[in-house]
Amino acid sequence: MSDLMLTDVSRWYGNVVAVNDVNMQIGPGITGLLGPNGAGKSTLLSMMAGLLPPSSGTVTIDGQPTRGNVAIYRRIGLVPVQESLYDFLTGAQFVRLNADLQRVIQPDKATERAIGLVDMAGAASRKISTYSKGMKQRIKVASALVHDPEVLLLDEPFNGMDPIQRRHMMGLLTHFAAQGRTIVFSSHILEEVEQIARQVEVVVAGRHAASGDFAAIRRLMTDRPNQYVVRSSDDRRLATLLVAEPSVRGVRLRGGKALEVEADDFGAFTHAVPKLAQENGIRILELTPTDESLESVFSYLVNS
Ligand SMILES: Nc1ncnc2c1ncn2[C@@H]1O[C@H](COP(=O)(O)OP(=O)(O)OP(=O)(O)O)[C@@H](O)[C@H]1O
Repeated sequence: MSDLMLTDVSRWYGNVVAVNDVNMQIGPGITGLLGPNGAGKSTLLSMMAGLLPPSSGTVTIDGQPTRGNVAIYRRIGLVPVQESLYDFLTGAQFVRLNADLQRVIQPDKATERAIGLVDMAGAASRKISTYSKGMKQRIKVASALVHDPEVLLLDEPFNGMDPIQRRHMMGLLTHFAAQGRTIVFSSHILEEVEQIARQVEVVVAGRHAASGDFAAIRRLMTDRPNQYVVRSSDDRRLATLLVAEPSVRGVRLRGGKALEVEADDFGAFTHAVPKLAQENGIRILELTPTDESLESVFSYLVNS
């Protein structure tokens, strides 16, 4: 059981602040590090792994700094985002390489075990250049697991995977978490995080924007005001009806062709619109949220 702790951690590159005064405590189970591109997720993972020194603050595992600490490196496995592997090696050679680097006592046995864990025994003697994206990700995970680390850090592990590969990887991570390991993975896709993470840490523009279980993060999102475009057979009448709805904050006619509606209770609003329309003989032609993108969710979380 390992606790990963970030205390007042910042990292800058020249005058780019990649990570800005982040405090986080991460325990066993799966934690999703969620944020848009460039938010600082890779930088955070590199600092957690002890590969990159923080410009200020400390990263510890069970109270011991991760940076420059060989004993701690043995307890961490990192799956980097980079696609480029040693394509000329077989899967088994690639995993074995890390077993040797980590000075694993029985490297052959450990290599075989790690390859078995990710279900790659059948392809282990093939060159990595012949692997699919999903297989490459799995062999990277095997390499990161070869020294049996308690902490597994994965940078965008689902990138480019098809739904079957993704499900397989999610199953693996869930399995590792059930063994008591501390798993942290980064993603910019909310649904990925929702499916397997027990805990979610949201990072935006280098700042720690929100933290909690998925339900808490989701509540933050759905309780915020949402914008919608509504088109109907009678926009003017629908506007009058909507204004009286408790969930609706404001209605505007957009160029006489559609309504722009701001509502602050997603569930109530999306129930009210079809009900009102039906009761008043109005046909709804379109109901589209305009600000559903992750970025708008993040900017809301950060600014609130
Ligand atoms: N070596 C570097 N030199 C200069 N700037 C860097 C370096 N590495 C990262 N950055 C900058 O730091 C910020 C955070 O980058 P980081 O890669 O950690 O974000 P990320 O959330 O992992 O994004 P992505 O998903 O796009 O990789 C970005 O503005 C990035 O341009």
